[in-house]
Amino acid sequence: MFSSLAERLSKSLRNIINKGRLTEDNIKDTIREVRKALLEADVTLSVVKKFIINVKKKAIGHEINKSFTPGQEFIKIVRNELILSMGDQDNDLNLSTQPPAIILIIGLQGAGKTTTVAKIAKWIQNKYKKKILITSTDVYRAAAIKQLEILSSQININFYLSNINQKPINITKEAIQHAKLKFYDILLIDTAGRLHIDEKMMNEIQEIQNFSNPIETLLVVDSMMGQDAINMATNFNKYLSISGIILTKTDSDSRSGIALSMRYITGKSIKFIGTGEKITNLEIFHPERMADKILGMNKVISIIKDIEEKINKSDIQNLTKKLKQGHDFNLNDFLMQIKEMKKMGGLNYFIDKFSNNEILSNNLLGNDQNALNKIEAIIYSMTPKERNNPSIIKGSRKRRISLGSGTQIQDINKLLKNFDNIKKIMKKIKNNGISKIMRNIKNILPKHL
Ligand SMILES: Nc1nc2c(ncn2[C@@H]2O[C@H](COP(=O)(O)OP(=O)(O)OP(=O)(O)O)[C@@H](O)[C@H]2O)c(=O)[nH]1
Repeated sequence: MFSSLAERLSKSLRNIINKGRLTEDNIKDTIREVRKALLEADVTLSVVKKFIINVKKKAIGHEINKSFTPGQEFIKIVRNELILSMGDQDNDLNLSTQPPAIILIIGLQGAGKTTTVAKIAKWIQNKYKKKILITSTDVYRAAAIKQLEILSSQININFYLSNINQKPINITKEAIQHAKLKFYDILLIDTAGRLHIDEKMMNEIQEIQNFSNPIETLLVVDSMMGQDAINMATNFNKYLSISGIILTKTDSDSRSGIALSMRYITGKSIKFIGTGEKITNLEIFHPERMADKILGMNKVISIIKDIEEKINKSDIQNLTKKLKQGHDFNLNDFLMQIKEMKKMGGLNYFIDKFSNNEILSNNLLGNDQNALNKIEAIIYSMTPKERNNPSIIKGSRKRRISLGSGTQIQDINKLLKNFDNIKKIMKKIKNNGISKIMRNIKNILPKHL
């Protein structure tokens, strides 16, 4: 259904299911998967190499907790390493200074600076209820000042109007003066887009930074730039003291590896990510969430949420209880399961995710909603006796059931053939309990669930 790194790791470790420890030998293939996946996510090669060394150090000799599979243990190690590498805590803005706290926004042309200035202003206003002023020192792009003025008025934040005949440093001086006079808490300064190789422009921004002494100098980076962004950020950091990075356009198809490389190479924290064109599309950077995105686990998280929201827990608990008391799983129980599964959209979906697909490898009757309806209809056409013991269903009864349920005889055969497999899954649930299976999966999921 989806081939996430997490899934690939589990698969490549499936053959060592009963070994107690991770060893250099049994994780060889899995390490290769990690390397491949990180490179596919556009993580810089040197970063991949260092990352792999760290993961190996932590994995080799690692004892496998009895309630986890080696795949889950390994995913936990990789996930923790990703979080650690991208900063092990969430990043907020530093605003603790004598007002006005100045935030300088810099970056290449088109990176998303102007939009981001408005987004940050809105974010600060919502979170801290501060008095905020915005200004633009972009005198090179004709419409830049107007663009920010319009955005500011849309979000109800005061704008210090500059004009293209002024020097950027003079706009900065005047805006700071104005902010002091009018007791603003925060001054956000937008700057023109520039290339790090443009010495004149880099000197200009240096002068602005030296004069304004910002508490935050945030480099806005377009995440779609890929590897080039790392070079650019390193060079900007040589000219200026950068306090953090904002990755924009993370809603695009851009690969998430840039977040890992950026932090590894520049050593700077990613403070925010832009997740769309709207003013509200700005989020504090959560290393945990990005780690999940790189691992492809965000999909798993939504599956779990779905299950938790939609599944009727008391029915499942009743069934588990019944099974534990020695009750044999029958087609009536299966019918109840089908109803739950229908809410989640597809039987194989459930079986695939929660039984590791170890037992049931074939589709039952296809994996769509339709198949579930068919199974339901077949079971409804059976007598209570047949539901308790389907092995008594012979040729003539099959024909009657097929007529009654509007299905083909081969559908009934397939269902009966697979019933044994389903019973095996239920035995697994009986031994482990559905809650334990869920817990195992949850243990490798983030705390913010
Ligand atoms: N999808 C998406 N688009 C974004 C995001 N951030 C900015 N943009 C878009 O990127 C384009 C450029 O954004 P601007 O804010 O004008 O970029 P800039 O860095 O100020 O550009 P210059 O002033 O020319 O240097 C605009 O169309 C924005 O709407 C984001 O997080 N996601």
